Amino acid sequence: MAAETNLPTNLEASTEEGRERSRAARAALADVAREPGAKKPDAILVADGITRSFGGLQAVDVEHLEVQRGVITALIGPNGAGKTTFFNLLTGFDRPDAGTWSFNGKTLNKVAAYRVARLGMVRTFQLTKVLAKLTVLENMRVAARNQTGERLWAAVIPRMWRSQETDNTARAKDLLQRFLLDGKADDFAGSLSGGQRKLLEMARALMVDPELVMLDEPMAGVNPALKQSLLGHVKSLRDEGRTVLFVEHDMDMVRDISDWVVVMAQGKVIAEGPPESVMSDQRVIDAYLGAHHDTKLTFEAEEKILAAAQEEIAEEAGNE
Ligand SMILES: Nc1ncnc2c1ncn2[C@@H]1O[C@H](COP(=O)(O)OP(=O)(O)OP(=O)(O)O)[C@@H](O)[C@H]1O
Repeated sequence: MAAETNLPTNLEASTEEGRERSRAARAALADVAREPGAKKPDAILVADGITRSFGGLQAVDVEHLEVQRGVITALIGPNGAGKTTFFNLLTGFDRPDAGTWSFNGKTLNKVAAYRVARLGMVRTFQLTKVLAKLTVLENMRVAARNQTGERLWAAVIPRMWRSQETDNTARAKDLLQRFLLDGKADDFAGSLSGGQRKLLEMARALMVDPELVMLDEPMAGVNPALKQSLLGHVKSLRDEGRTVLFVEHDMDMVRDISDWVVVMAQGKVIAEGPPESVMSDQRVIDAYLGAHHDTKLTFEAEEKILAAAQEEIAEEAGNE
C-alpha cells in the first residue's frame, strides 16, 4: 500500500518550470477587469456569497472572489475589515453563515481544517502557532502530522509509520536549511526571535507541499533585516509554481511583491487590481480614512490626504 501523503524531499526540483508557469499566470492578469469579483483566467480558489456575522456585526460579506493560480495576491484593508475571519472561513477554522467556496474545483464547505491542508491549501496565523516547548525540528514534524491528520493505518502498522516519520524528518531538515533555521533544529522554538518564528511558521506550512499558501500578516513583528529575507522566501514560493494569498498591513511589502491586490472593507471586497492601481483608487483611500486604524498608508494615499487637508485649510482661511 502506498502512503497517502507522499512528501517530496527535493523542493527545488521544479523551480524553472514553476517560474515559467508563474510568468504566464502573471501575464494573464493583464486582461483581468480591475473590479471587485473579477473573473480570473485560471482561478485556484473561488468564493461565492460568503457571509459571517458575530452578533449584530457582519464581519464578512464577500459576494464573489477568484484567486489566480501561480501568482501572489495580497488581501488588504483597514483593521476589522474581515480579512482574518475570511481566511478562517476559507481554511475550515470557522464556519460561514452562508456561501460556497472551492479549491481546485473541489467544494470545501464543511471540510475540516486538516483535510483542507491535505488538499493543498495551508495557512499561517497572525500570532504564530509555534510550540515554544518543542524543538524547532519537533515543531516541523508535528506540523506534518496536524496538517495531514493522523492515519489509522499508520498508527497500527509500525513499518508505515516509521517510513512516514523518516520522510517527514528529511523534508523538515530540507526546509529548515532553506529557511536558515537548520542551526536551530534542536533548540526550543521558544528561544527563537519573533522573525525566526515567522520563518518557522512558513516552513511548517510547507511540510505538506501545499499548492496554495495563505499567510496572515507575515511581516508583523519582524525586524527590517529579516523582512528582506522573508520577502525573498515568499517570492520563491511563487517561483516554485505555488500560489500565495497573504494578508498584510505593510504596504511596502504589498507593493513590492504582489501581482494582484484585493481590498476588503467592512466585510466586503471593495476593489481589486494590480498594486499601483488599487493603491491610488479613491474607494480604497476612503475606506482607510473611514476606519479607525494604525495602519501605515501608502505614499500616494498620504499625499492625497495631505492635499485634501491643505485645501480645506486654505478654503477656511479664505472664508475668514
Ligand atoms: N470570534 C469573534 N467574535 C466576535 N467578533 C469577532 C470575532 N472575530 C472577529 N470579530 C470581529 O469581526 C470583525 C472583523 O475582524 P477580522 O479580525 O476578521 O478583521 P481583520 O481585517 O483581519 O482586522 P486586522 O487587520 O485588525 O487583523 C471585527 O470587527 C472583529 O472585532
